[in-house]
Amino acid sequence: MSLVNGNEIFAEARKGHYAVGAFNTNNLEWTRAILGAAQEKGTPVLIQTSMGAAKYMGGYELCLNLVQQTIKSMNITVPVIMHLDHGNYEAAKECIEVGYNSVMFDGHDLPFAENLEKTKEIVKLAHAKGMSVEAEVGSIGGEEDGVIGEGELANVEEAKQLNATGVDYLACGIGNIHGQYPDNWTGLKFERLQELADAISTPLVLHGGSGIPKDQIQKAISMGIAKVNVNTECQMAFAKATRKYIEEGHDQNDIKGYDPRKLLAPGTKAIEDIVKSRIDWFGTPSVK
Ligand SMILES: O=C(O)C[C@@H](O)[C@H](O)C(=O)COP(=O)(O)O
Ligand SMILES: [Zn+2]
Repeated sequence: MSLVNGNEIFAEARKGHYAVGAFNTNNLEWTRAILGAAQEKGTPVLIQTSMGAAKYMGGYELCLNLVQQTIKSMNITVPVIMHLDHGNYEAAKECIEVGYNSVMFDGHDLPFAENLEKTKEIVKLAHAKGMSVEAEVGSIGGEEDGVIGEGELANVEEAKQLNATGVDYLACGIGNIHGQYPDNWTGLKFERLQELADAISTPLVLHGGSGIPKDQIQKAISMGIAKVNVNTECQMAFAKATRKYIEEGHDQNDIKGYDPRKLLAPGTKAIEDIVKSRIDWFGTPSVK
């Protein structure tokens, strides 16, 4: 199965009251772990690059080629969506040019009228090339590529206007936060999610998936969330497993202490385990 856009996959997910995971990749090992986990589960998966991660990896074209070639080398047969996560206007246009399957135009930090205008333009450009578009209404709390979101709740009227631009999925602020959740976090705001779900039939997206308790994620999915973004939990699992491996005391002169293929293996497995576990949480059905 080659790369596909997200339209049908997320529309089916919303209808079927399950979600498809959206996992950020940061390098080859991450890419292999995400794709391997989805293949083992037999489920579609969305693999995404933030602007910062794509820059770190060498650019959008390299990232797209990396995912395409890894799909080939691993004989991946499940549907895979290549997505730009939290793109600004320029990044979204570049990824459309390069040939991603899906782009998020994140205009939450712009005046709403400008966010709306630019979203319409991105939708036109992306749809002309058969690509999906995600927009964001209400900022997601926490920091993302240097932009700090206050975590405000999505305004239903603004959500309806953004939805009317023809976006294929809509990220909503419902008290979710990027990164680790503070101890005083009061949970997802389900009343607002219900208002949004009643007003909009477009698949809804939950950002900041790491750290939200399983029951809250599953409740949100039952109410209309069809895409759940996860990154921090994979990063923390990778770091913990790698540190454990190193602390086991593999001597610097011992191949286990310096061969990167050995050094990166435990962390890569840890990412794969997180992705498989979240696929189970999201109830993503196997397509095999
Ligand atoms: O951290 C990134 O670069 C990507 C995230 O913003 C992603 O869009 C997301 O929402 C995952 O959040 P997390 O699980 O809280 O890291
Ligand atoms: Zn996000």
